[in-house]
Amino acid sequence: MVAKETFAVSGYFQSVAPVDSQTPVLPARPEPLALDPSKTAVIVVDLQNAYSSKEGYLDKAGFDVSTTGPVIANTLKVLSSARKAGMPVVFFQNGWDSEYKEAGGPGSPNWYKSNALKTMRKEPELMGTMLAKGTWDYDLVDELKPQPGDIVIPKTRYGGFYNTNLDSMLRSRGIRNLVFTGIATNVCVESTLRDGFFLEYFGVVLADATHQAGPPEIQQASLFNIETFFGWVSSVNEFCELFPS
Ligand SMILES: NC(=O)N/C=C\C(=O)O
Repeated sequence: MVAKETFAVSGYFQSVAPVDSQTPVLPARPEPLALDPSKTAVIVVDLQNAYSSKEGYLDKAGFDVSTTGPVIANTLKVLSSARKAGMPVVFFQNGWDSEYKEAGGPGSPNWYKSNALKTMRKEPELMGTMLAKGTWDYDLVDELKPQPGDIVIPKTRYGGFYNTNLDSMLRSRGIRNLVFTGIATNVCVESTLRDGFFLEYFGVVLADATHQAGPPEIQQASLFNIETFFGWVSSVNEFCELFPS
């Protein structure tokens, strides 16, 4: 099906153009999005214990993680579809070295804004446990085991393009479309999708495979922002129906 309002990648350069009848079209808001699987990667954002597990950083910092379970289950469905369709899978892992040198000191805004660093300064006995490489908090959740060929990218700030090799990993594979799952919609997902927008990537969030940091209305606000200004919003079912596993 070729929708009149469908946006797609045409040729080498990213451009807005009608697609040929072979290109799969993902139902999405604010309009359907053509997703050529050979030009599409799935980005799994920070599905670490820190962000989705009880006793992880977000939980300890006072954010509600009681409804993050479906994000993991839905991401597994997406990964199964993506792998069958031959799409690269990228896992982000957010955090720093065990001495937090990579987090930045008082010369970095991150030192003031990171709720992990703030929580640990308030409760010094937690120092070394939150988002530090080598800890349970930093680990990806058990259910998500990267497979051979998957790309795992450590990052030290919210946006996945900043100070990482993400852009070259994607460009060298001809990737133009990014499908997002993970936590948190309004922080690392949105930051990465926005930076991708500036780099001419077409970003789509699968809403029910993401979760916000903050109250539920924050999820809606972030999705509104994405579909209105920076990209597209779809669902796990729509993606998995388009790319059956
Ligand atoms: N993964 C994220 O969206 N992280 C949000 C907050 C933080 O890392 O402090």
